[in-house]
Amino acid sequence: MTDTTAAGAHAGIRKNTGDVALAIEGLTKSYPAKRNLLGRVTETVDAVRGVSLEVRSGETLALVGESGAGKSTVGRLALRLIEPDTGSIKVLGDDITAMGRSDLRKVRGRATMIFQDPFKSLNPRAQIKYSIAEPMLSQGGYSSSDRDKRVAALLDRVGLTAHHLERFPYEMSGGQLQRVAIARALVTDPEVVVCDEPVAALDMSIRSHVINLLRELQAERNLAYLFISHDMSLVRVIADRIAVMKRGEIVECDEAAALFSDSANEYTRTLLSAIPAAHPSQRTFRPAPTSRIAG
Ligand SMILES: Nc1ncnc2c1ncn2[C@@H]1O[C@H](COP(=O)(O)OP(=O)(O)OP(=O)(O)O)[C@@H](O)[C@H]1O
Repeated sequence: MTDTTAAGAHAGIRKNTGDVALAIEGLTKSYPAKRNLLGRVTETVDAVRGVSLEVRSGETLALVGESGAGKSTVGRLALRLIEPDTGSIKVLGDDITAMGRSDLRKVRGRATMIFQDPFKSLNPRAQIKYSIAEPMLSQGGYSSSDRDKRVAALLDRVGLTAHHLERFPYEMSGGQLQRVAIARALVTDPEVVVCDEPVAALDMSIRSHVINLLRELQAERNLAYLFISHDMSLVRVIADRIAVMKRGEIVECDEAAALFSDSANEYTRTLLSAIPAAHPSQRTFRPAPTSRIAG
């Protein structure tokens, strides 16, 4: 399927969406909310309630909703970073719901995650070259020269240079670090990437460059993105389809263009009405012409 959305047309990126890369069905997850003096759970919060979604190769499915709706929990469940109470998860056709640890580790090379805050997601004590290479070490099967080549190639692709290899996170800006996190997420050639608010922690001025980078990489590698965001103006630019979450459930899932033009769902319309007006608000997301600014 070729992308015909305004978002796809904007940067001249044409997409070929293909097979289902990520499929989750009937996922539920509750967390302990209160414990008694003996440490027993006396109250739980139903963070995710019967969520089913599919993301195809090459497409971006945005998962939106207000704070606390359960978006991040779904993202983590999708890669089994946390365990579901019920439901099933398939990555590239493989059912990973009950998969053992060593098989799951292999899956983690094919399905990865980019977190909101690179200052928290990257090891503060590791040089950048180790942070990027680490997923290859944990996967195994890469020679030392192969690892070096891949780190160098990805560093260049995300707009950084060999000068950054020996730096530590505290020596870099948030935008540069998120580029490092992207390089790290892609170094094992995954096909599925869960992006959890990947630009929300960055300065407004560099968000669009990082978003463009993500879009270019998706087109080059036919990546399936589950893109978690609460920013509807950003979602308008990046999403092919949108799933709307409210209190743990999906209340609507549709093509982005259809959802923006005439959603009948009251909650979706409330989210859309929160998009700042076009006029000169710094808060409205605008795509940048290129990703090649190492912000
Ligand atoms: N580790 C946890 N322990 C207990 N409750 C949690 C935990 N993680 C999330 N929750 C609760 O689960 C619900 C869903 O949280 P989640 O972070 O998935 O929502 P979200 O839509 O991603 O919100 P935000 O946009 O604010 O990150 C919330 O009520 C939250 O307080």
